[in-house]
Amino acid sequence: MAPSQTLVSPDDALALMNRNMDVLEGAVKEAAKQGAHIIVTPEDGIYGWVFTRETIYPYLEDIPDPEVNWIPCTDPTRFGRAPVQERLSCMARNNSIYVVANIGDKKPCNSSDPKCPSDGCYQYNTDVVFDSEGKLVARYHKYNLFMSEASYFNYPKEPEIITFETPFGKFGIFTCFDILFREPAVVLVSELQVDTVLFPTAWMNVLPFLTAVEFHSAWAMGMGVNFLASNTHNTIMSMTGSGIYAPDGARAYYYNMKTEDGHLLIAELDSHPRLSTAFPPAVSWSSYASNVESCLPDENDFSGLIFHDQFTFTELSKPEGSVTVCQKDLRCHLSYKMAEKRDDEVYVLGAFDGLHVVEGQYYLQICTLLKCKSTDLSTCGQPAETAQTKFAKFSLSGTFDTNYVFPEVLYSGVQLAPGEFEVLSDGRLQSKNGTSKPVLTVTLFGRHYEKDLPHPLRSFL
Ligand SMILES: NC(=O)CCCC[C@@H]1SC[C@@H]2NC(=O)N[C@@H]21
Repeated sequence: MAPSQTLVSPDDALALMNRNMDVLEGAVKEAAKQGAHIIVTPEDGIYGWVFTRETIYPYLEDIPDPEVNWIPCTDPTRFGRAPVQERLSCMARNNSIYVVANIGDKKPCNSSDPKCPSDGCYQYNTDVVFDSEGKLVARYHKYNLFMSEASYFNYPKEPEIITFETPFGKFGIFTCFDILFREPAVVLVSELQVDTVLFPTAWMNVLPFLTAVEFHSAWAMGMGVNFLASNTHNTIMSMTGSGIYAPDGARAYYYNMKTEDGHLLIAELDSHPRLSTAFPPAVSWSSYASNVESCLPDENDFSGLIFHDQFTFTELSKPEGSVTVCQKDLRCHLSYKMAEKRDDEVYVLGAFDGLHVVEGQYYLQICTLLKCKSTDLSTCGQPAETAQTKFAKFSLSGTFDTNYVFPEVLYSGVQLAPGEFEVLSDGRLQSKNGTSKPVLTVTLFGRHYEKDLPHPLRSFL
């Protein structure tokens, strides 16, 4: 992988992409050898990042609509020069495995189209899927571009809701920053009822709520869907964290900020998770918290910033008990018991109800049990990666006025807690038998899509 702000020839661009595809091909062969049906590779994994509209151009290919029934491996020149699609298609066909990859699409246009960019071409961040015979079966243009990406890729005119059927379930696909927004992510699951989401990503981790493994596993659980998240691994950019997630928790995940090693994850999932006996029941997110006592103004409450959002906090000053904290319409309730109350660690219960406005605008309702960075309360909300306090019990709930709440449990060292917690139908997120490791955060991350600004105004500031 190499960044590119200088203009290179199409041959040099292809040489770089071939080096990246050499790595991906190794993973494809190994996955197929181990019996996998489908493999997802990361966003930016082939062409890289940091471009201008001009410098990305040599990396782009015209990717046709999959309805043309095309196997690039056997008919490589049918739609012009397409060496990247040809190689991906052959990887799929030669190894009898579905291959999901992120590449760049170009669509020439002219002045008959009033929206045609001045350089005469639409350029899209695009996911493609080749089936086990190498046929192009899905093409998805990323709808929610992240920050500077919008300077070299175009927004598609409408959100594309892309699904395809396989012998092992119905699939949907979207890319990275899309996960924060309603379209196409929520539509694919709630309306199109896909079984499994494919998710190429280049995700920079942000503690305490937006590390990749934490947020992606929580989204899978909150939405009740299988989720295959393939992240770019680049520790300098805080990118690490891929996972294979089922609605009841992670089946496999990888988080490694220590070395630059990539890692192939393999796991078995239910093809139709909604039909499984393990499928979690529907949740009425505000049921429990609506029936606990309301908030009174509390002189012990204080404010603090988490990722630029102003939370209201209250300290967990006793080894066990029940606490409530409120902000605007959101009331958060926690009942807890620490395994041991330590003098050198402080935990708080926090609430946030408002519009997040940094690196995109999205409306949030969040209840969180959180370890502060130090015992100084002014550090509460700053990223903390380690903790020492285990909890014998936690039960967190809130008066959310959205159905889209994603339950996160993150242990010391940015580790997940599969099988150790559950969400009850009344909206309580609770430990089953206490925590096996010290706790960084337990969070109910709610998204209020109806209050969002229209696309694409919300995507950058
Ligand atoms: N390539 C992308 O679309 C990456 C976007 C995900 C980044 C997540 S969402 C907001 C947080 N800000 C970050 O820097 N990382 C988080």
